[in-house]
Amino acid sequence: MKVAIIGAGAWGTALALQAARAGDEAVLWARDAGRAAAMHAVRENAAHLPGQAFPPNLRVTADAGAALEGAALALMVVPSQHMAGVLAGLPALPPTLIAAKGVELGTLRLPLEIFAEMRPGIPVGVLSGPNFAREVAAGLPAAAVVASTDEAFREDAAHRLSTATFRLYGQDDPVGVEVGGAAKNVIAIAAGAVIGAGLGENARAALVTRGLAEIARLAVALGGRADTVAGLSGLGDLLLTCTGAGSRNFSLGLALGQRRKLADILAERTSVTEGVATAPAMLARAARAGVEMPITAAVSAVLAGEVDLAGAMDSLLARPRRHEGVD
Ligand SMILES: NC(=O)C1=CN([C@@H]2O[C@H](COP(=O)(O)OP(=O)(O)OC[C@H]3O[C@@H](n4cnc5c(N)ncnc54)[C@H](O)[C@@H]3O)[C@@H](O)[C@H]2O)C=CC1
Ligand SMILES: O=C(CO)COP(=O)(O)O
Repeated sequence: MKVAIIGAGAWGTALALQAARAGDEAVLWARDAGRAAAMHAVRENAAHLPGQAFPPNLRVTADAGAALEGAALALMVVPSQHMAGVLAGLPALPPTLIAAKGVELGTLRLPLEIFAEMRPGIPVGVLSGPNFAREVAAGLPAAAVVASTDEAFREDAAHRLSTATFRLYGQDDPVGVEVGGAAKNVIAIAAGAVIGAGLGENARAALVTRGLAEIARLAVALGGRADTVAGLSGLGDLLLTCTGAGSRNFSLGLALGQRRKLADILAERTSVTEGVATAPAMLARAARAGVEMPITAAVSAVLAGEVDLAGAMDSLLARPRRHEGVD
């Protein structure tokens, strides 16, 4: 079977390698023809995932029609701020799994909402979990969820992409999964900042746990479930991203905590740090739903330069104490 992977960043490339490892014909679409040709010829993605050789059943193309023709499954793996733009230029899509994690600025849509509005009627789901691209590409053990309200589709997709080392669990709460995946990037920036500023491991553990509570509040308000947030796509990904030095969101927070300027940190990066755009978008989405997200608000304010790190910490610590829980 043919699987088309839309977006040739680190994660799209890792998922293409995974689809190929699972025995499918993987076709990876990159928007830049020169880059696509180079990847196809050199047999690796030197820019985003160096050192991971492509097997013969992985092709790369910049021709979206050729990538999607005859594909039984598509994976959308472009950064969430660019998803609508890329989707607008694609031909007809087969059943699709979305693997981006974020909230779109301006419209405040989650990736699945963008897809459902632009491509109504196509079976769709979300693939999300604690997965650094490099480790999945290397075939190290990992797990994630495939979430969709379409049971037949999710089970088929999870079965198709699973191997002994990449375990995909079926899940029927795509809203909870998407909220967890997007929000953990914002909490990871805060966790990095706490460590970078030398505030200690106790502070990080407290922040991550309260972060989980605010993620659960939003998930439930948007129609998802709190138990989803306690699973792989919520707690699992939060753990990875708030502790793993390989996380771009954590490392951005770490640098902010060390008093580096946001513009300087971003200028050095060629890969996406989703939490930067997602923080204000998620905060606005939460406000619309009447949900309080104090850590997300603090991250947003720091990123916007409205408050410094010390001021943000002071405002979090000054919050009234109350009952533990998500309400
Ligand atoms: N890298 C990872 O370990 C994981 C990433 N993700 C998610 O996957 C999504 C993609 O991230 P990565 O593959 O890491 O990206 P990346 O940072 O490796 O590469 C960025 C990609 O975005 C593309 N891009 C940049 N500007 C664009 C534009 N204007 N229009 C269309 N495409 C554009 C680039 O060509 C490149 O393919 C993100 O939502 C990320 O949160 C999810 C799980 C793991
Ligand atoms: O989503 C990820 C891991 O699950 C990747 O995290 P970063 O974008 O912070 O590197």
